Amino acid sequence: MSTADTQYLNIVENILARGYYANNRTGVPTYKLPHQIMQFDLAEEFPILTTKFVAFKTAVKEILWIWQLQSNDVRELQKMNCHVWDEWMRPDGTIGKAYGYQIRKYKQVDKLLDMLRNDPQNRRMIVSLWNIEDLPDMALQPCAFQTLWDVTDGRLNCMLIQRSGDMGLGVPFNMTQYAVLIHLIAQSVGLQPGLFTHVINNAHIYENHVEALKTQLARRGEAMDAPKLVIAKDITDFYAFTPDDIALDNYRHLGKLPMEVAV
Ligand SMILES: Nc1nc(=O)c2c([nH]1)NC[C@@H]1CN(c3ccc(C(=O)N[C@@H](CCC(=O)O)C(=O)O)cc3)CN21
Ligand SMILES: O=c1ccn([C@H]2C[C@H](O)[C@@H](COP(=O)(O)O)O2)c(=O)[nH]1
Repeated sequence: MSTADTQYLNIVENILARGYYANNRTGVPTYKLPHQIMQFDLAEEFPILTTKFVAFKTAVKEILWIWQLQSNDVRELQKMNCHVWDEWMRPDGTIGKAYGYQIRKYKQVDKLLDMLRNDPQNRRMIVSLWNIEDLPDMALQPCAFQTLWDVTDGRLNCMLIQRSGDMGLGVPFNMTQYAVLIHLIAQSVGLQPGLFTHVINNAHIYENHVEALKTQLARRGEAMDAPKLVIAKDITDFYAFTPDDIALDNYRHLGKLPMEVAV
């Protein structure tokens, strides 16, 4: 059985049992717990939920939009038939100086790839989307805003810091898409994927997601083995991967659980 389901559903169960009820910016109240952590050994398992269907290709397109295209233009994402950012699009078609904009602005991915290849024991390998000066100019301030990278024993390890995690919609995407990202970066620099540690500062469940997540909890006993991630083997240029080069082998799951996104 997939440990992604176990770790994720343990957090969901804890929030439902002991979460603090509070309102927030969106007006849809949440149950929340601070400092929730998941950790996956990517050599052992690809983390994706099986207790519900996760839109894998959509999640992959979003992470490539941010890290590879380094774009803030929602229309680029729409061209790939991905609509998860539609609600935050400004009249100019962008999300302002958020996400991909901050990677491009400082060539953060190029610098990361260069350090991983040429100075892997560097302890300053951080990609941060949190730019204090530009925060007022973002349609949404980045949630999964920082990654810290480490190379140990030929393995690429990554810690993702997420300030705010929507357990129903955002987190299932984030855990899977950052796992894909680590695999892609590892393959690009000739390392094996290692630990992926996912830290969520404010882990919350929107009130209108509670029923769907209870349904998912009830499926726990039927969780299945994780699928295998299959990436085109010949590609070592991070910028050359396309969504078609990234697939899941044998993704079995227990079906969709639609939830409404709080804007
Ligand atoms: N409240 C909130 N939660 C989020 O997770 C979130 C935001 N806002 N704002 C920015 C992005 C947009 N995100 C989203 C938005 C929608 C889905 C969503 O509707 N997912 C569906 C499938 C979508 C599809 O198939 O294309 C799902 O069932 O997971 C997921 C992530 C994540 N982020
Ligand atoms: O990658 C993402 C992006 C967004 N979210 C969620 C977390 C919150 O529910 C909202 C953002 O609202 P804030 O008031 O700015 O925290 O979006 C996510 O989980 N993952």
